[in-house]
Amino acid sequence: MSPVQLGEVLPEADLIHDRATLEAAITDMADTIRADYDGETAPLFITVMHGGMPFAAQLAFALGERGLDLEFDYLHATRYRGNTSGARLAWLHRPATSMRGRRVLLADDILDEGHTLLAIRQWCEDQGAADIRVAVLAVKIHDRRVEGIEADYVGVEVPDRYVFGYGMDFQEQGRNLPAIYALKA
Ligand SMILES: O=P(O)(O)OC[C@H]1O[C@H](OP(=O)(O)OP(=O)(O)O)[C@H](O)[C@@H]1O
Ligand code: HPA
Repeated sequence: MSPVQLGEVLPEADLIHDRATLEAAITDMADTIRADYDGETAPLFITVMHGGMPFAAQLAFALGERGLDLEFDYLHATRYRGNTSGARLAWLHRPATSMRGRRVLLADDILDEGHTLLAIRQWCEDQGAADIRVAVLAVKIHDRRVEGIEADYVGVEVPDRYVFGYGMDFQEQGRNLPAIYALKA
């Protein structure tokens, strides 16, 4: 079966946050993060691929502008949503940089049910990170979040609908749309 094309769903989708709103949220977040981080060693800034890439890039520039240097690395963990209970995460890439004793700042696009960031956070802990903080562009509002994960820094809230754009995909399409949309309810 051929995949549904972005062009078919975008005209019917609702704009949730436009580009100006998201950019403002990211600069506000950078102000907060800058105030929280001092010390001489640059935090290890981990982009969670693929969805976190646009947000992470913008946040990194905003932090650089504010005088906070970052050491970059990335990871790719992607979640399979099956029929069985629980969530399975496939690790496609783990960071090469040692986390032992480091301050780690994770940057991802969305905190939804939280399985992904919970597993990533636990892995960073297992690697010996001294401090782990989570920055997400968006948090989805519902009561299905798993226990043990929350974001330290949140850009915007999104409704309990499937959202895409600004890194988030609709069937691997639309990640480079500079706004967040929700699929027609
Ligand atoms: O809070 P959760 O319910 O676990 O969902 C959030 C995660 O799901 C998405 O990643 P995905 O597995 O789709 O990988 P991708 O970023 O490569 O699209 C998104 O980028 C988050 O990492
Ligand atoms: O609403 C969503 N959109 C895109 N990717 C996601 N990963 C978890 N939830 C979502």
